[in-house]
Amino acid sequence: MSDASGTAAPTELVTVDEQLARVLATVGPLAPVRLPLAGTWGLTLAGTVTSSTDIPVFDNSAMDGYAVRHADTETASAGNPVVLDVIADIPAGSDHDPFVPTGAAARIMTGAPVPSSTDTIVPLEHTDSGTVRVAITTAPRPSAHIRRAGEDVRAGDAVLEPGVLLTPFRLAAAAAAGSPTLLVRPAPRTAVIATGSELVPPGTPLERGQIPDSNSLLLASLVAEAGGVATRVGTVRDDADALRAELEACRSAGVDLVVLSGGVSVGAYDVVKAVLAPLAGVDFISVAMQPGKPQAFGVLPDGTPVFGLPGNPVSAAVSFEVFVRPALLRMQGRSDIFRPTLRATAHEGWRTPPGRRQYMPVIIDREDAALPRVRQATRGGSGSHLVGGLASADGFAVVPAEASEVLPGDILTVMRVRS
Ligand SMILES: Nc1nc2c(c(=O)[nH]1)N[C@H]1C(S)=C(S)[C@@H](COP(=O)(O)OP(=O)(O)OC[C@H]3O[C@@H](n4cnc5c(N)ncnc54)[C@H](O)[C@@H]3O)O[C@H]1N2
Ligand code: MOO
Repeated sequence: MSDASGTAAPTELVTVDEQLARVLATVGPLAPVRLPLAGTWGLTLAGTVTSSTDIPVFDNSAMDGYAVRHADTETASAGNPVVLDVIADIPAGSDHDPFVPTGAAARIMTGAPVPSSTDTIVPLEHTDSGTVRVAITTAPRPSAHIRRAGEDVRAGDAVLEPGVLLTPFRLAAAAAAGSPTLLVRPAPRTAVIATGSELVPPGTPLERGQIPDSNSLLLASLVAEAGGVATRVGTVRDDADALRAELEACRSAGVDLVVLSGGVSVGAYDVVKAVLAPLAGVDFISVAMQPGKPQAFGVLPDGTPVFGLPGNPVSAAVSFEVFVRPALLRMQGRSDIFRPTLRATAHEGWRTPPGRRQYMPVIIDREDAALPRVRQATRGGSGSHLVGGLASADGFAVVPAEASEVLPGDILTVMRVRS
């Protein structure tokens, strides 16, 4: 933007919270789909899962041993065993409910239904393991080793609430509850397009002016980590027609989200700005944060949300964490869309630009301490080009916009990104 005299007008900054609110007001949950249980790991649940059965399903034995009437076994001891007739054998999966009279026992395996006529299980170790008659050498507690129907979950109870990530533990609970399918939000299909004529694939011998493209992999991996699927990943040179063609390919492929990197600033070849700024649905904004000040966000003419992240790799990483990840989780209908934070003390001091909230890549020391300690992960400070240092970052220290300096011993909020 420039004024009539041609000098740049001061750019108005929006706060991180304002920009995030704008993003979250624009993106909504994707339509839910019903999928077989086995295909839902890593997706987000869209409906409540109620149990169709008690868990455990029926009273069953917790031990390999003998089902007995407790009254028969009260006097048992090593010196004076109680001897019972073994009148049945019940493996797991058996539908048999033998009548066990006084003075008798049924051999039973772990998980098998307890005969209705018995009330106690004696583990094998407290017997002589007999198969015709069994000597019981330890008196059991009444009701010992019986896992009761419904003691974990009652039929009709909710076992999973909408909005949760489907982890292995939650899938096990859904399976035990008898759900053959789950209503889930699909993984957002996301295009990741890094722009820049200087970019070459990692490992390519570099000519003057060229650098390896690290943002494609960074952003595609972050998309996957956030539950999305990067269906188109690649680079385009700083050429408006090439970017338009790539966006058209995204439209034909029906992606749910487009994430661009680079070309959002004020440079002469800032291709994202050249292509998207004329669109009514996309805004180019300066956010009061460091790194990550120049941002583009909005919707493409077909309604697909689009992010234009700054090209500097640390800026791209921070911008993803602050804006794109919450958006991807919102698209999945996730109830908790933010990274966990912790409080930590600064081991060293550093400078921070007043008026911008700083996200400093940090290493967290002594995380198990009451107050962990953080130090800068990127040698040389918060430079948004210091991608090498990102490798050791455990998170980002969030320094308030009002601060101009972090002093050793200051207490900071840290966004935890690596676990
Ligand atoms: N005159 C001004 N110049 C700049 C300003 C400004 O306000 N006025 N803002 C600076 C800030 S802050 C940032 S952040 C960058 C953002 O620029 P762009 O989004 O236009 O990004 P590029 O210019 O394309 O690239 C910046 C930097 O990052 C490298 N890069 C880009 N893509 C990748 C990639 N895929 N992998 C690895 N590295 C990448 C690129 O080579 C540049 O070095 O603008 C400042 N300038
Ligand atoms: O806003 Mo830029 O992302 O600081 O380098």
